[in-house]
Amino acid sequence: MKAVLALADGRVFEGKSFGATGEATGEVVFNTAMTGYQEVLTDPSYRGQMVTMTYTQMGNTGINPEDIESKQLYLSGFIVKEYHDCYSNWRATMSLDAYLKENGVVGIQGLDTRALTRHLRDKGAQNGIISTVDFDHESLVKKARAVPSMAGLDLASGVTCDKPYHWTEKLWDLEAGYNAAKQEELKYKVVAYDFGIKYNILRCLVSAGCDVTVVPANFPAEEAMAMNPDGIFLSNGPGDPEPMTAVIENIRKFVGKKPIFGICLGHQLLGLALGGKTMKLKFGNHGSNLPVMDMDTRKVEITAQNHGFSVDIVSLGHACELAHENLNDQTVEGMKHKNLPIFSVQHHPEASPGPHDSHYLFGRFVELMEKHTS
Ligand SMILES: NC(=O)CC[C@H](N)C(=O)O
Repeated sequence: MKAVLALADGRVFEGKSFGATGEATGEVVFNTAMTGYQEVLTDPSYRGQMVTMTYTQMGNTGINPEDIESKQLYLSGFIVKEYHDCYSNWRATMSLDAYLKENGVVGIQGLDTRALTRHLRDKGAQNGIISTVDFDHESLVKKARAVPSMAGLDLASGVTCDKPYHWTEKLWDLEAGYNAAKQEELKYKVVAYDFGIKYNILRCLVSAGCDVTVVPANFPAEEAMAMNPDGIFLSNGPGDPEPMTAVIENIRKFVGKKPIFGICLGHQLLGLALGGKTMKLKFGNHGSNLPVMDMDTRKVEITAQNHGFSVDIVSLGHACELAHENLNDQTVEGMKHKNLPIFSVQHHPEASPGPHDSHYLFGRFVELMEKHTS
């Protein structure tokens, strides 16, 4: 069956339908990861976006019950060059096509994703529509133009958990799979704010020795402090951090009181809570192969990233210094407070999908808590 992708600036791509049929809209971004489509599909940070993969073949390893990063799919559309229905993997239980259908995610395949990526790179990420019911280019472009811009949208409130819960699962072990940590392994009490948290962040925290309680985005700082945590963690999540004013105000209450570690949206919210500014990038960084320098050690790590917004470090000059830098576009990849036990990164040390070069950051958080626990 035919499917069409139309962008708000008038560019149209024709392809074939896979996954769910119908119409889907969102901001179209490209992801440069070669593997890990299942983690991409279930990353809550993609809410409101349609993702095109620059790697050419998708579906080859099917879908398994273990590589999910949240309880559902959040992105609104999936755009691939070549979909392969014949999957092969020892853990696979279903095809990518069936998975998208089951979860109502509209897909399109068989289009020139290289041309699409170059277009987004040159003109910037923008809204689009995939349709399997309307093939009229003009009408589709009009619909794409009517989609609200990502800038100014608070999307995290729609993906956070309803109530606090305890997380005990550790990182995947090749022989044993996923296992719960024993209570005696968990030395540091961490309250983790869920703005759309990925499971592997929670596993990394637990494997680093953290006793993790996940709380909703609007969980009052006073109640979190009453739990007497050793540290506060701020998660990744979708949308623009700027409109999340109540959350930013709440985060400010931990500053100077507890060690804080933030990832991605959590890093951006922390930047705003410390008095800085954030901005929208032209097309952002989405992939598993992005070089970053740790400014302390001058070591370069290859990182997983997924963001369209960025912290403006100049706006934070008085409080924070640049701790990590993206070597492709020189964006702020991490910051640390000059006097307080507070640091954050724009990239994803939990990977999933991606290399594990940055796992050491969870150890840094634990070291900070060790130093500052009274
Ligand atoms: N992965 C994330 O946390 C993304 C943060 C934010 N939504 C952005 O696009 O920049």
